[in-house]
This record gives sequence, C-alpha cells and structure tokens, in this order.
Amino acid sequence: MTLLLPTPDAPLKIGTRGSPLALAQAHETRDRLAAAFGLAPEVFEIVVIKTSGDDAALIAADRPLKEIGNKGLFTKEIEEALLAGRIDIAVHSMKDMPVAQPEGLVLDCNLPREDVRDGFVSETVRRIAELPPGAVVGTSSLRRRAQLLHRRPDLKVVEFRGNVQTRLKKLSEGVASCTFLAMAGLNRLGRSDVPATPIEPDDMLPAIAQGAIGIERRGNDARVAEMLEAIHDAVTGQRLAAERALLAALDGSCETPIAGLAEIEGTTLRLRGQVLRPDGSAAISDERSCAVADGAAMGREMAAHLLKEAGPGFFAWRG
Ligand SMILES: NCc1[nH]cc(CCC(=O)O)c1CC(=O)O
Repeated sequence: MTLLLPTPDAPLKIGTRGSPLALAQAHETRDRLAAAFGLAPEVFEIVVIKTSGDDAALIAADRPLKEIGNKGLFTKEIEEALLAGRIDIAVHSMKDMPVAQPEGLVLDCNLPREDVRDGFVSETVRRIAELPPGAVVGTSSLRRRAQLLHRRPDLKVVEFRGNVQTRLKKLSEGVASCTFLAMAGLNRLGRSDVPATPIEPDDMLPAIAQGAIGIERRGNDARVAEMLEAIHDAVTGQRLAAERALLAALDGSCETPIAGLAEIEGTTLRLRGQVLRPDGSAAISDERSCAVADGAAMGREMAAHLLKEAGPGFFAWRG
C-alpha cells in the first residue's frame, strides 16, 4: 500500500506551544518531514495550542512550578487536541515529557539531538568559579539549583522562570548575576548573541533528555507512524531509552533533582546518573557502560543503585 501523503487541501497538522523555542522545534519537524518526502512546506499546518503552562495568571512568575503542580502543565491541552484529531502530531522538548504517555498516544520519534550541555549565562563573569561569595543565581530548575548549591553553598538562588527572552531580560535588569539555559534552546533559537559558556557534563550533568525533540502521535495512526519513521534518529532514541528508564525507575515526576546522560560510541552505551538532595547538601553519582541494546535495563539497575545509596528521605526538603 502506498503512503497517503498530505496535500495543501488536506494538510498534516503539527501541534505545538506558541513559545519561540517551541515554534522553532515545530518548524524543524516540518522541514525534516518535507525534505524526507519531497513535499512543499504548505502541506504541513502548524497549529499553536495554548496550554495551562502558558497561562500567565495561573503561573505567577515567582511561584515555583512544583507548587502549582506541574504534571502535564505544558502538554495536557496538546495531547487532548491530538486524541481529538484536531492535530496529527505534537512536537515536544523531551526534557519536559513525563515518562509515560496517556492511553492512545505514542512518543517514539526523535529528531537528532542538539547540544546536551547547560550554558552558564552571565554578562559579568565567565564561569561559576568566578562568582563572588554570596552571588545571586537565577534558576527555577531543582536540578540546577541543587547542583550549584552542592558546589557553592554560599550562593543565593532566586526563582527565574519564563521563556528564554524573559530570563535574559531579568538578567540584564540585574535581578541575578547569572542564569543557566540549555545550549540546545539557544542554538535552536539562533541566539549566538547570548553570553553563554557551555558547561561540560562532568561539571554539571544535564537533565535527562536535554536537547532532544520528541514527536507524539496517536497509537492507531499507521500513516503518521510510517511518516515519522522516515525522520526518526535511532541513536537519539537509544540514548533516551536509557536515560528515561533511569528517570522512570527513580521518579517519573520532575519534582526531584535528577540528572542523567547517555552517550554512544560504537556499540557501547555509557550512562551517567546523579541524584541530589534538594538543598545541595548531598549528591550521589554513578556511571556504567553496556551494549547499546541493554541501555534501558542498565538505566533501571542504576536507579536501584542510586536509590539504595540515597536511602529513605533523601529527596525531602530540609528547612
Ligand atoms: N524546562 C524548559 C525547557 N525545556 C527545554 C528547554 C531547552 C531545550 C532542550 O533542552 O531541549 C528548556 C529551557 C532550558 O532549560 O533552558
């Protein structure tokens, strides 16, 4: 059976959030699909969907996301549109995706991964070590906060949220001396003007799935499944399988400071993982290697090891 390709009259609908980064990722997906099938961009329609996470009233800028309850905050409305058939695929940052999808939806297509590193962003200093004692750091990420405080307990961390543009504005207003942004986001936005220094994973292990884009579809949509197969990056998929297995076995939510990174060289997959106490007073790390196909199993084994080392109560907030 030949694949029924989209046409200008019956376009394939690509659902996305409306932030500049989300739109850049949706356009990259459209361009890759168009190139893979020799189609004009017009046969794809980008449908912007507002999510609860984009609701300024709900998301008061100084309220930690974990207090609002972030499960599916940025994905619920998009997944509803996908299930209802208002869109055909949804483009996501894999870093923001829960480890399991709602019944009827499948998340098994990945674009080639971007830079996985965090960027240290400051207009005054070039690296964390140069920050003066007691300097103010802006981040809303529990992981980055704990990793920083682990290294530099003297630093003061303030809540820093919003899209890349908002955070940079806060920085130039002097709300904090530095912030952290994923290099992937800056690269995808073409923001080489931003004063960001990449931090090597040995110094700050990135979030699980950082830099990766995932494309979600209805499980019963064979036509879309076949189209997505043409743009799926298998190596990115194998890396994410190991990282997300680690995350799933540790804690499926993003309310605990967890970092992880899988890399593949030849037939070997190397996985690094880290869990931290939220206040940065303790960190436990592990590193293992295995055959590429065994990444998910190794991720689960690493999770069991880290949890055993951590002991009960490790993730509890301490006053
Ligand atoms: N949680 C927000 C988010 N989700 C994905 C990215 C960046 C792009 C990526 O990691 O793929 C960001 C912003 C950031 O951490 O700087």
